[in-house]
Amino acid sequence: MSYYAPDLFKDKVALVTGGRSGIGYAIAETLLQHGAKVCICSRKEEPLAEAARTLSKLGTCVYRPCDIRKSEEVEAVADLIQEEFGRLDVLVNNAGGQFPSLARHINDKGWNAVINTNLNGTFYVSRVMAERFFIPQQAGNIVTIIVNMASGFPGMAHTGAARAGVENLTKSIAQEWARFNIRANCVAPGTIISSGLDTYAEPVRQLLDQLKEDNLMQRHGTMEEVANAVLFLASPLSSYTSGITLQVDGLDHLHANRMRLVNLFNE
Ligand SMILES: CCCCCCC/C=C/C(=O)SCCNC(=O)CCNC(=O)[C@H](O)C(C)(C)COP(=O)(O)OP(=O)(O)OC[C@H]1O[C@@H](n2cnc3c(N)ncnc32)[C@H](O)[C@@H]1OP(=O)(O)O
Ligand SMILES: NC(=O)C1=CN([C@@H]2O[C@H](COP(=O)(O)OP(=O)(O)OC[C@H]3O[C@@H](n4cnc5c(N)ncnc54)[C@H](OP(=O)(O)O)[C@@H]3O)[C@@H](O)[C@H]2O)C=CC1
Repeated sequence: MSYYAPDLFKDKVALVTGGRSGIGYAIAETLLQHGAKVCICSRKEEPLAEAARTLSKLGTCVYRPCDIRKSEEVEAVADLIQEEFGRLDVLVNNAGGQFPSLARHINDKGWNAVINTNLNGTFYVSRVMAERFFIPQQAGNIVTIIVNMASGFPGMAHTGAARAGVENLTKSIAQEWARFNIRANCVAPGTIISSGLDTYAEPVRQLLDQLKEDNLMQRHGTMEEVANAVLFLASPLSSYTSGITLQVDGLDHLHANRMRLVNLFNE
């Protein structure tokens, strides 16, 4: 059941990066359920194709494998969107990730992998889609998924740094591109039950249970709650809102036990 009008995105085209799994899949599903045509991209072709096949039961969904760290692959996604739809209305920068580690144990390669994915990749996709579609159309909407890193992110310093960069990038492009009728906003989820969390082993799994107990709403968030926030920011319901970050974290940005993160690897 949805509180939004079923035709909210009728005749609109959306790109969801990382749309093959977890939160990205839920966002793609929700956009389709509200009338959008959707393109999803991610690195792993087989699960990406499978996700697109399933999503196609809800409406038009196309896919193209793409590593967002490679701008030529991002251009190829834009080519597909041009061929299939001739326009793009909404970009959801959802692809991202990291690995838990104390900052001093992150080597150069690991640091660069996370910065390249979350900061550079997000920039490449935003720039390419703005140049190819939003600026010529004089209309566009960018929603970027970051993380709750308002007080730093001990245990994941690389992603905290990258996402803080993305949040600031969003404020800059929101101002530069307002004249083209482009809005840009972020959604900062707290801990969300998703396929992403399944990638974590102990001691992070135990930490996740503790974070749930610490949360003032006494629970983790759902993918649907993140998708609903994206829907709001991607739609005309938020037409006078740009350059903001919407926290979807059950208050974790105001109240979170940082000591648990600092002590994660029990030195
Ligand atoms: C601590 C708080 C917990 C609360 C968390 C709640 C909030 C956030 C939740 C989420 O975001 S859930 C979503 C999570 N999903 C993912 O993170 C999946 C995507 N992640 C990745 O794909 C990788 O982590 C990546 C590094 C971002 C991808 O880059 P790439 O495919 O290029 O990586 P690799 O070739 O695998 O690795 C490159 C390099 O990175 C270092 N490294 C990778 N994994 C680890 C690890 N587990 N531990 C330590 N170091 C790691 C390493 O240097 C790798 O190079 P090699 O050593 O393999 O040569
Ligand atoms: N779950 C949570 O608690 C939270 C998640 N987030 C963020 O939400 C987003 C989605 O996470 P979630 O659904 O939980 O986790 P998933 O691991 O399921 O999703 C990550 C997605 O990003 C894709 N991806 C990763 N790297 C790249 C890349 N270089 N190029 C293209 N696609 C890529 C993956 O596909 P493939 O492997 O095929 O490339 C996958 O579909 C991420 O940015 C995550 O950090 C933020 C806060 C909390």
